This record gives sequence, C-alpha cells and structure tokens, in this order.
Amino acid sequence: MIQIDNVSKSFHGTQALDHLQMHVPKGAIYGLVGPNGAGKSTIIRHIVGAYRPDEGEILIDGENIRENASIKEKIAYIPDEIFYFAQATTLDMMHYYKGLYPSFDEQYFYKICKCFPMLNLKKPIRSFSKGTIKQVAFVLALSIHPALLVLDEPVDGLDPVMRRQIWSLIMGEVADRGTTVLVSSHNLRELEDVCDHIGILSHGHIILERSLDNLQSSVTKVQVAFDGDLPPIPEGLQVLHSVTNGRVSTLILKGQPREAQEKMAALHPLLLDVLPLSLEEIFIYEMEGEHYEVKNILF
Ligand SMILES: Nc1ncnc2c1ncn2[C@@H]1O[C@H](COP(=O)(O)OP(=O)(O)OP(=O)(O)O)[C@@H](O)[C@H]1O
Repeated sequence: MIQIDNVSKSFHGTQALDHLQMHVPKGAIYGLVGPNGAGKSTIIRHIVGAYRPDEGEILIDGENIRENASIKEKIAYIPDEIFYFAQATTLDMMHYYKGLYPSFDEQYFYKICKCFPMLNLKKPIRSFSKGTIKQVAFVLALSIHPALLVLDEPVDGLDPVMRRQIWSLIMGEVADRGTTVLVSSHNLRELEDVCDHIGILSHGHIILERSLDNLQSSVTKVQVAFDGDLPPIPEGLQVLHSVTNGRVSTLILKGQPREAQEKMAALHPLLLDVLPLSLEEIFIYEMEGEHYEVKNILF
C-alpha cells in the first residue's frame, strides 16, 4: 500500500529524514514508533502529500500522491494538531467532508456519533475540549471509509474509555473493509495490542521493521534449571541475554520457541519453561543485538 524508497528531507540544515525506507502492506495496522524529533510527523506529512521529499520516492498503491486527487480522496488523515474553520460545528464539517470525499457515508456518520455521547453536533468545535475535538476528527475520518487511515499520535488527550471506543471502531473498519492503518506513537506499549506491523524510527530513518508474526517467532524466553551448572548452550541457539539465580537461568534466545524448547530439552534440565515475551521485550533484545541504545528509543 505504502512504499517509501530512500526518502530524505532537510529543514534549514536540520536533517529530518535520512534515506528512509519503509513498507506498509495493504490491510496492515502499522505502528510507527520513535522518540520526539525522530521524524514521525515529517514522514506522515510526506505520505499524505503535504511535503515533497528532497530525495527519494513515496508511492501509495503504486502511484505518487503529489497532485493526485484520486489517491488523496481515499486517505483520511488525523494530524497531531487538529484545526477546523473558526466557527465550524461538527455538522458544518460533515457537510464539508461530504462535498470533498465521494465515499463519505452520512448514515454511518450519524450511527457512530451515537458512540460519543458528549458530542454536540451543533456547537462550535473550538468550544470543545482537546479530547472531544479528537472525537470529531475520528467520526469524520471514519465516515469516509478510507482505504488508508493515517493517524499522528491519535490517542493523545483521550481517556482510556474513549481510546477503547475509537480503537474498536477502527478495528471494525479494518475487519469489514480491509482498511490500511498507519499510526504513530512515542510509545510501543500503546501500540502493541493493536498493530500487526511495527517500524522503529530513529534520527530520520527506520532502524527496524517487522510483522508481528515474524517478531513472535524471532526471540524466545526460556527458564531452565539444572542439577549443577548451566551446561553449554546447544549449537544453533544464540543467547541474547542470560541471568542465573541459584539453579534457575532465564535465557533470551534468538529463534523460534519450538526449536529453542527442543534443543534445551535435549540437555535434560530439571525444569524447562518457555515464557511469553512482550513486544517491547522482543524489540529490546533484537535491537540490543544490533547495538542500539534501545531504551532511549522505546520509552
Ligand atoms: N517545518 C519544519 N521546519 C524546521 N524543522 C522541522 C520542521 N518540521 C520538522 N522539523 C525538524 O525535523 C525533525 C523531525 O521532526 P518531526 O516533527 O517529524 O518529529 P516527530 O518524531 O514527529 O516528533 P514528536 O514526537 O515530537 O512530534 C525535528 O528535528 C524537527 O525540529
């Protein structure tokens, strides 16, 4: 769906994007994670056609988005700072969107408005709280039934109940229509329950991009105990991290859980458990292997 090749962008000598490569498959929920200033908003603004790269290429469904109205009308974008016309109400914006997006679904708009009881459709949006303004943005964006939904720090300012409500509406769109979602955040934890692909952005380029399936089979955590010292680890198992407490050792191994379990079982331990790893742990160990200062990137 989104193919980004070698994109660079500088602002007055500040290199915001540095030969960035990124691929978002169709139907994916792709989480773009990185610290302040990593370049998340800059790459997102390129994807929605607001910025032109100094170098490189961005293709959406094989086409360049710049000056391309037919691609733009399939994309809904919620920026990190949302602006509406000064006096506009949600109903005014609904009529504006209806004129702008041929796929705008008015019936669906009224249906999902009911999920947001605080939303008064006839009051000026600028009188709303930050969280309610975000709700307006989601109601409008989802009513387009976009092929691509681009969200820059979407849950900032929303309480946990609203976050869940909004994610369940997004998941509904993904399930019913195969919508592709690109969502940015500072925090991997925020995205780990919803994304099936993750890209980690640091200093203007993607340092790691993985699908969840690929991730879950890439690192394994095992707890083992032996009657004596920990024997040499079998060939083919790379130890990324190891802690021993008395007889019990916790090992983080590169590779698939089944392979790790079989090879460790062949050593006849007194105890052998394969333990679940959070997405955050997987990234930490994967990137430690690549000598990145991961804690600065993920938290
Ligand atoms: N319009 C601009 N003019 C000058 N510098 C810019 C501009 N936009 C971005 N930058 C710089 O580019 C770099 C990347 O900024 P960007 O806003 O893309 O980061 P981000 O990952 O979205 O950060 P945050 O999480 O704080 O929103 C920063 O150094 C920023 O100061």
